[in-house]
Amino acid sequence: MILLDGKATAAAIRSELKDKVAAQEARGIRTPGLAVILVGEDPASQVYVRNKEKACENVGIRSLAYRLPADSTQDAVEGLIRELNARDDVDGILLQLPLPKGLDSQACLDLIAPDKDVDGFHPVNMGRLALGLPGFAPCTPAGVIELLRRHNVTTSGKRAVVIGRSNIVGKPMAMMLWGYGDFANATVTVCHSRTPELAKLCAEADILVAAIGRPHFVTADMVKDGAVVVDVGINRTDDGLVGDCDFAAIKDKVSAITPVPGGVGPMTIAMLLVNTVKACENHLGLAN
Ligand SMILES: NC(=O)C1=CN([C@@H]2O[C@H](COP(=O)(O)OP(=O)(O)OC[C@H]3O[C@@H](n4cnc5c(N)ncnc54)[C@H](OP(=O)(O)O)[C@@H]3O)[C@@H](O)[C@H]2O)C=CC1
Ligand SMILES: Nc1nc(=O)c2c([nH]1)NC[C@@H]1CN(c3ccc(C(=O)N[C@@H](CCC(=O)O)C(=O)O)cc3)C=[N+]21
Ligand SMILES: [Mg+2]
Repeated sequence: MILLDGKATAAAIRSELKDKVAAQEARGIRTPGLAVILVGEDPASQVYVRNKEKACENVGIRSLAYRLPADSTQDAVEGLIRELNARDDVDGILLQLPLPKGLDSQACLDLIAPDKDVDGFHPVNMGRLALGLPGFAPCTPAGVIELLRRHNVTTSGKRAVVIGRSNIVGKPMAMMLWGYGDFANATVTVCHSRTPELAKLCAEADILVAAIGRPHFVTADMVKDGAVVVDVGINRTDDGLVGDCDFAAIKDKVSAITPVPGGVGPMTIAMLLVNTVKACENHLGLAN
């Protein structure tokens, strides 16, 4: 069994980016800048935003954090996004989700300039992904693809099953697995809460991606012998942080599996940094 080590892979990506940013800086090219907007005091979101700031610092990306009160108005959040859109020193804008109740996330995401949308959530970037055009791809599914690629897991011609159809994980994950280009080319089934015989479909998967948000959802009977299992889930339980898969029960059946923590999570942040460096190169007219 191969452990798909997202922590180590993310560290390798950060190290590559650090060298790239340092080399650009040595040539007098300005460093990339990422603005992160956090509205409210959700504890999990605060941890993520702090981790993103640390990761930026580690790579040499300037990070600007904007912490707004939970009772911020829609106009206040939109005003900040407009301001950041107009700034030349801001290459990427990340609006930490979910927003507090009463705020319209989609309206805010729609306002982020697509060339600064390093999360890949803007309709233009989602549309470009769907059409197989270059753009920013959402960080979590992009991180999954990169993790598979760097472990030489082949997807071409394989049966992939994605559990979950959210706009930030399941839906773009499916698009990337069926793919265009030199990777992907899997045959993809997407399951959700109204899928009949979900367990049976999963048991036919060569590659199984779990993005549900329920601990121990994926049990041994749902996993084919020798399958590759990617666990996107992040669930805080009394036993600590766990994924969506019953890791202990399936680890001996699989050919490869991601741990939680230390799997997809760190890759998500690494891809955010990749996208931010790419946004900066685009803004400066450098080839990438
Ligand atoms: N590691 C990382 O970097 C990241 C991890 N996450 C984690 O991934 C998980 C999924 O996140 P996200 O996609 O945002 O979650 P959502 O809650 O937006 O989506 C969950 C999906 O799972 C489906 N689902 C829920 N219950 C069932 C069920 N009983 N049977 C079948 N399908 C079900 C839902 O179906 P339906 O559409 O029918 O409601 C929905 O499509 C969470 O644990 C989240 O914390 C998220 C982002 C990044
Ligand atoms: N605009 C926006 N973009 C996002 O990408 C986004 C978001 N909003 N809202 C929340 C989700 C969730 N998400 C995670 C990122 C990293 C880890 C991560 O690094 N997890 C560590 C553990 C960290 C811990 O201990 O909490 C790991 O799995 O090893 C987890 C989850 C990004 N999201
Ligand atoms: Mg993401």
